[in-house]
Amino acid sequence: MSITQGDELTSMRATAPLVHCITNYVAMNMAANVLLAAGASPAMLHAEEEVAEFASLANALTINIGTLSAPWLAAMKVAAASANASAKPWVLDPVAHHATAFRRSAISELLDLRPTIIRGNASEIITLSGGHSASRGVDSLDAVAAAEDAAVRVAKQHGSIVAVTGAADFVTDGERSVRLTGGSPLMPQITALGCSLTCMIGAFAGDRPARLLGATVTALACFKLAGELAGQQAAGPGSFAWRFVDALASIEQRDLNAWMGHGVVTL
Ligand SMILES: Nc1ncnc2c1ncn2[C@@H]1O[C@H](COP(=O)(O)OP(=O)(O)O)[C@@H](O)[C@H]1O
Ligand SMILES: Cc1ncsc1CCOP(=O)(O)O
Ligand SMILES: [Mg+2]
Repeated sequence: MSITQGDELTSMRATAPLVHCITNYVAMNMAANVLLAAGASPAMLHAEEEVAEFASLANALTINIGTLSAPWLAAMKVAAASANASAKPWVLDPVAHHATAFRRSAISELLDLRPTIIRGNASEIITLSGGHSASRGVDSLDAVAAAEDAAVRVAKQHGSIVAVTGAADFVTDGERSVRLTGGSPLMPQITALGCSLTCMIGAFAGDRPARLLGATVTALACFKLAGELAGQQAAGPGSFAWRFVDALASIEQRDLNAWMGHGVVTL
């Protein structure tokens, strides 16, 4: 019998994978709450003195360059090398990597360390593939549909799974691809949701390191479904944020499997 996204959610909750998150100051709190609500165990650590040790004992590592500085970049490289040495999956979130020379150089060094999975918005993935975007900061100005070819190229070039998120999501390992629709228009109205999703991908990848495409789809599906549930009740972005965390905690195996029936297209 094939493993469903609902099975993966149940398995992840049973394991409560330890996810080492090197994420930005904006996202730390939201991402930790998202992981706890979903059933994982987050740890936000970024000191160069300890990241190698911690990355080797965690189930997965996530690296996000949102509030980058030189000491953080040094720690990120040490952590990624440690994850690689201990065969742990690591997820890269290239927040606004196209915005400045410092970020462009940093992302190139991190890509050289071969991330297992890359998750970004459409503008970030288009520019990772060498394309042009009008985006100047952390928010996307491009449609995911315009980033699909770029995602396939980036996946093949770096040997990574690539997830592009937005109104519709697109995930590819360079050969197989999946599109997910749904969610809520309120999702891009609150900060750090994309960053939190990157950490959530780490939770599922850490639980199922041999099924990375499926793990990535499960994380994205949980977000789309939780976004729909929260969006039905929310009065605006503020109440959407806490309702989203509640919704993630409320999703059960059968809810996710039912949602997969209408929110997902396999290409
Ligand atoms: N307009 C939208 N409609 C529905 N879901 C959305 C929309 N924009 C973003 N999302 C969802 O919000 C989450 C964060 O994605 P995104 O906004 O692309 O990340 P980032 O914050 O890195 O730009 C994903 O689950 C994505 O599917
Ligand atoms: C606003 C901001 N500035 C630097 S990092 C950051 C958070 C970006 O979060 P997300 O990409 O998930 O919206
Ligand atoms: Mg982002």
